[in-house]
Amino acid sequence: MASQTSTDYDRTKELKQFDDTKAGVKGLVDAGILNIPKIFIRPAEDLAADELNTAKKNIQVPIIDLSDIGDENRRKEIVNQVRIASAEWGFFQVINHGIPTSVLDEMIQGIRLFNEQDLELKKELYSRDRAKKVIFSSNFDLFTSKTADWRDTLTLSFLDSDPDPSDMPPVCRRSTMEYIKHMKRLGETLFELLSEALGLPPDHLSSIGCCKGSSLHSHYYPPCPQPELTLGVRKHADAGILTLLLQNHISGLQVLHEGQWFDVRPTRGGLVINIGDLLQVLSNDKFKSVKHRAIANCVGPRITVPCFFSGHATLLEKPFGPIKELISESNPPRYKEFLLKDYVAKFLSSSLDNKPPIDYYKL
Ligand SMILES: O=C(O)CCC(=O)C(=O)O
Ligand SMILES: [Fe+2]
Repeated sequence: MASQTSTDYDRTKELKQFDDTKAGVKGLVDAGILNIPKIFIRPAEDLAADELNTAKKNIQVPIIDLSDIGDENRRKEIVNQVRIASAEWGFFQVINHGIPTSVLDEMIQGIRLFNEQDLELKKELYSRDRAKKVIFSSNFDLFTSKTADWRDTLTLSFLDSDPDPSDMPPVCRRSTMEYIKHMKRLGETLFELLSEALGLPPDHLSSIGCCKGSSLHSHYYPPCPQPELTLGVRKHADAGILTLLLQNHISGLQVLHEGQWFDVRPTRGGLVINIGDLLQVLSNDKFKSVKHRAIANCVGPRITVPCFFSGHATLLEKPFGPIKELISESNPPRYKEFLLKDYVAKFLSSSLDNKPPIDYYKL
């Protein structure tokens, strides 16, 4: 099945050749390419649209200081900031969240070492088999997307069971184990704050399984010789419940806010938090899941580590929809109920370019 976008170019063949190298985007850079392969080049109309929509540099997504969260008045203030940021931006950064900066730095360093180790060791993990707990790959939707993204990813999908350290690549084993411990703890705190921000008891979101189903995706964005022609990751909204993202010192993440792209510049020791599509559904659109992307850079590597919370496995078989306590005559449901397993199947069979799965359930 050839899917040619022009007569002189067999895209499927080029994608396969790239995938067969098992060396990812970094492999291209290491080979010294000066022109990026066509599979990464965005359509001319997308490039032209971007010219008209450059990110404003003077406004930032809200930065929320979590210090003294145990103090009653401070907590009210923090919950209010979380409510406003989740409703208006769908994104915020947290600082003083209790995770030592050394843990964040070591996580980034571990991912750098993983990507920069001997290629033969990385190749052993290169796979598109989603049933595996640990996989290294470039572009999870490589064969279904219109344009490939300029990044490679190490995915760990076993965070709910206590991960077996021996499953993890040795170069980032210790740092990742430590980081996961902290993600679970911070996830619980954030779900408490988000529950309170929705006017619910603090344990509401955790009690329905939101704090589970986590996975860690460590992205490595190599320096790109023609960054203006491609993206680190295309425009998308996160399909899960909540994302906690660590980024190194190199900017790239942009958020679409009021029709404009805004940079989410890294804050030393900070983490970026964003509402996913499923939390938008649970909140009946009170919280927004917002489109974002990462631009490519000529400097690098840019390294980021999103931890996605996607819900407990038991949720898969149960009806999923807006939280009943938030629904009233004046606030009717904006989504019909659906089975999370159908939603997940839709997500896995599509690409970031397609209609997002929540759009099928909008009323
Ligand atoms: O790396 C980034 O800055 C964004 C990553 C992202 O949006 C994602 O993996 O969903
Ligand atoms: Fe994302």
